[in-house]
Parts: sequence; C-alpha cells; structure tokens
Amino acid sequence: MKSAMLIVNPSSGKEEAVTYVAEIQEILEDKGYAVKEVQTEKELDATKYCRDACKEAYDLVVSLGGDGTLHETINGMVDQEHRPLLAVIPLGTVNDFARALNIPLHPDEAVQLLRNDHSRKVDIGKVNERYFVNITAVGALAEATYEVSPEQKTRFGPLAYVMEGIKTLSSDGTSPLTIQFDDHKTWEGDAFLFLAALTNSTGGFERLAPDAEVDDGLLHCFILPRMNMMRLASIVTSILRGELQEDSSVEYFKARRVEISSRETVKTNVDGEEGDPLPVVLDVLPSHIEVISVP
Ligand SMILES: Nc1ncnc2c1ncn2[C@@H]1O[C@H](COP(=O)(O)OP(=O)(O)OP(=O)(O)O)[C@@H](O)[C@H]1O
Repeated sequence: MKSAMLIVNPSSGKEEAVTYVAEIQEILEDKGYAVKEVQTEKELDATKYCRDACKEAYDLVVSLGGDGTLHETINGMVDQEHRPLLAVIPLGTVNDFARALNIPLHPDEAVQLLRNDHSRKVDIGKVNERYFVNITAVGALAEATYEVSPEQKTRFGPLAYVMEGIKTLSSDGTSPLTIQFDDHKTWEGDAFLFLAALTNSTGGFERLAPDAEVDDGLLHCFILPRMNMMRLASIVTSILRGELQEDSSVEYFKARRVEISSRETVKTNVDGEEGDPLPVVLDVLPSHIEVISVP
C-alpha cells in the first residue's frame, strides 16, 4: 500500500488549512494511499516531519501552508536518499513556488491536482548548508524584507515588500560585494541587491526572470549596483515590463555556481527567511525533487 503524509500548518492561510484535510484524505484513500496527518506547532516542525516521512519511505508528502511551511518541508527532504513525491496546497499570502509551477493559487483547485498523476522535476538551490526553492537575496534591499510585519503583509500583500524596498533605496543602502560565478568571472562593486532566482516568481511578482524554468539547472542572477534615483525609477519600469534582464543598468547572468563575499557584515535572505551572513556559496541541485503539477 502507498503512504502519504499531510503536513499541515494550522496557522497559515487565515487558519483554514485544516478544512482541506478531509477532502485530500478522501482523494488519496480512493487512490490506495494510507494517509497520516501531522500538524505543525512551531518553526522547523515541518522539516522534522518531512525528514521522518523520508526515513519511513513515504511515497507522497502534501504541504498545506504558505511558502514558509513549504520551505521547511523541502529542507526536510533535500538531503535524504529517499525523497517522496511532493504536493503543494498553497495557503500563504504570496505562494511563489506554486506560482512558478502554475499550481492553482486557490487551494480548492490545487487539491484537485491530487486526482491525477502528473508531476514535474524541480531544481533546488543550495546556499552553504541550507536549501532554497525560489530565491536567495543579498544586500540592504533584501534585509528590508525583515522589516515587513505580518500585519503589513496581510494588509498590502506583496506590495508591502515594495514599500519597504523603496524606503531602503531612498537612504542609499548599498553593500560592497565580490561576486564570482562559473569559476572564472568576477563582479566587484557597491550594490543595493544581489538576487539569485531559481524560478520566475519572486515576492508574488512573476516577471522578474521570465525565462527561468524550474528545471533548467541554472541560477538566474541580478545585480542592482549603486545608481542615482532617476536610473532606479527606470528600473522599476523594466521590472514591471518583465524586461529587467535587458536593462543596461542591471547586471544579469545565469550560472550554476556563485560565490559572494564582502568586507562588511552582510546578511542573506533565503526564500524570505534570514540566512547565513556572507561569505556564501550558491549551487544548484538539478531536477532534485518531484512535485505534483498541472498536466
Ligand atoms: N501552529 C503554528 N502556529 C504558528 N506558527 C507556526 C505554526 N506551525 C508552523 N508555524 C510557523 O509559521 C511560519 C509561517 O508559515 P507559512 O509561511 O506557511 O504561512 P503564512 O505565514 O500564512 O504564509 P506567508 O508567509 O506566505 O504569509 C512557518 O515558517 C512556521 O515556522
């Protein structure tokens, strides 16, 4: 008999995660799965449960929560030998991973994907000893995201990040960065932001790296160097048009491995959570996990 673990964050998505459990259970039992439900209570519970699911050779793990729960769940499986198939029921505010995979953002519709057997392999990013599915960001602009309160997120959604970002840009918060990629190339200078995206969806905005595919094995990297406010304003237009890659003020490159260091203390932001300070090494684990997706 096949086995499925439902990892449920009861606090996510306006506390409605548990209302989807009965239907998921019914669908999976009809497909011959034995289903176990676990509820998270605090940070890293999802990682621990998912690790148990790998060790006990579960066939499927279903994550019910926002990007935070998903990030923790995936961190529980990436370094395991047996990695169950993953299903995502998006219940957060932004749901970048679901957006990148075209998983319906309405949870009711995402649940219906469990009825078919369509799945897709997805790259995983590695930053030092930690893993990410969407993005690693470095610099003052990335740090601004920590200033966004849960109340702002609920009220303004992804726009809350843009608002904090504008505050940082207007105070000229750049960091001196040394960025080495694909072994022999180096960029050195003061930057507002370095971004390495695995998918096309970041902060709910789906046009940052329009040609990033979830399984292309590449980090899509952007450097936003120090520049005046006029140039910055025009970059916002490029972002909104999905043309950031072509903007001459922005450095864009694709790489399989990136090393970043600074002579100052600079923090990283890994899938929206605080990560290691610099120096960091970024790598891609190509097609490392398999996710239930739209046919
Ligand atoms: N029972 C719980 N109560 C409160 N927090 C929890 C609980 N279980 C897990 N958490 C923590 O809540 C964090 C945020 O959850 P998640 O991102 O899934 O939902 P969300 O906040 O609704 O989504 P988003 O961040 O997109 O708004 C998780 O990273 C986890 O550490």
